Amino acid sequence: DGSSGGPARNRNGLKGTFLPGSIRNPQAPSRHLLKPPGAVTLVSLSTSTVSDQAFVTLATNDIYCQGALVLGQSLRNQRATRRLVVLITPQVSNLLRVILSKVFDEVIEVNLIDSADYIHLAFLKRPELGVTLTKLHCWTLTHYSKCVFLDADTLVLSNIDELFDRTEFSAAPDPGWPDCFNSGVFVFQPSLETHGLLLQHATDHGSFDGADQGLLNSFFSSWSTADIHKHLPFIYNLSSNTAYTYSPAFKRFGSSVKVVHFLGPTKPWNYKYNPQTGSVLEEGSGLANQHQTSFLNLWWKIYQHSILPLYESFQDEEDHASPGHTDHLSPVLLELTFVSCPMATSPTLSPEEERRKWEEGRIDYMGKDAFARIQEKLDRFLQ
Ligand SMILES: O=c1ccn([C@@H]2O[C@H](COP(=O)(O)OP(=O)(O)O[C@H]3O[C@H](CO)[C@@H](O)[C@H](O)[C@H]3O)[C@@H](O)[C@H]2O)c(=O)[nH]1
Ligand SMILES: [Mn+2]
Repeated sequence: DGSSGGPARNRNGLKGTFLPGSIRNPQAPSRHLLKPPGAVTLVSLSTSTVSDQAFVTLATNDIYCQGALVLGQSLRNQRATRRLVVLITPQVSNLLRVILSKVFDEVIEVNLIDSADYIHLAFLKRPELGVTLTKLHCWTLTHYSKCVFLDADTLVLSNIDELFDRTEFSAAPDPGWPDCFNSGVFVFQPSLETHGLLLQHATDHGSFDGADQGLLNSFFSSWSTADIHKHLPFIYNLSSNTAYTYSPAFKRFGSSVKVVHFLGPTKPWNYKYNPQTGSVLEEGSGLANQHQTSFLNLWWKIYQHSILPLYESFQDEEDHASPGHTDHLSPVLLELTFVSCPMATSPTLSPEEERRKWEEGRIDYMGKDAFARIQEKLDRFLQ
């Protein structure tokens, strides 16, 4: 239990900001276990899991939550035997917290603003590293002995439990600069000491790419030379859009790919998808190659068959709930659900403009984004 001397256990599954008292005293108990609004009581979804190891992802907004949901579901489909954890920030809506809790064992809110002083300081000095510092929060999950981090824009195609045989810090080469690792998939060992050192590094040196990958590469700088076991094979982090740059290799090894990573500016949820054909639409999206297309189609298949129904069943529950029961869930949150649906796009705005508008919270609640309109489109989509 939480009194066993270690850092706070995240018993209620939420607000697990495992804050140390200071860097020098990393074993201090948590001083921050408030239940946030909309906290979800979680049930453990897995029975035969190794409970002290976890797959971890991160979603700082409702859009990236769509990716996290598909990733979590893909891990379940491949019978992952470790716990599934998603780190979220306060921006994530109550609705998405509930939906996430249907796929993940733990939904843990982390908040830079009211974090321990040294995090706060690093944040203030380097505000541009916001999302980066949030990713580093995964080292605070000290109720796990070892974890595998996966970006929310990754998709697991076969069981990857063997990654837990690796040690910190293991990652696959970055396709753009193979002497650097890509920070979308990595094996790490939670430790408040390491976390503190990483933040210190961020404060002192920043990041050469302004984000976590640059920071982690300069922190774990011996990765490319010290120990070949820490080089994960490329099949654990295949960037979907570079599969074709060395197509003979893809022909030879592509079928053994285990994790696809949709890195870059265009994510699967930015594409339009036709559920009748089971294929993303190519118009204007600049699709590069057929491998990429088939990975995108796999992503959407999971989204359509396993994630959308979670929203529907949630709405059914809402319909039967007694009045007042769902006070904390405004209709706005229901609308937000469908932001990444292919049909919720405006005829006048480009997908990029549309997305930016949503992400900035500029939502046309009374007009084209009204829930009734989206529901109408959804009905057509599901007919
Ligand atoms: O607004 C955001 C942005 C990112 N993330 C999370 O951070 C991850 C990294 O961002 P992503 O958009 O996936 O970046 P990539 O396109 O993959 O670009 C590369 O560069 C990033 C910054 O260095 C690294 O984090 C990635 O691992 C690396 O592949 C995402 O998957 C999410 O888990 C959010 O939750 N919200
Ligand atoms: Mn990514």
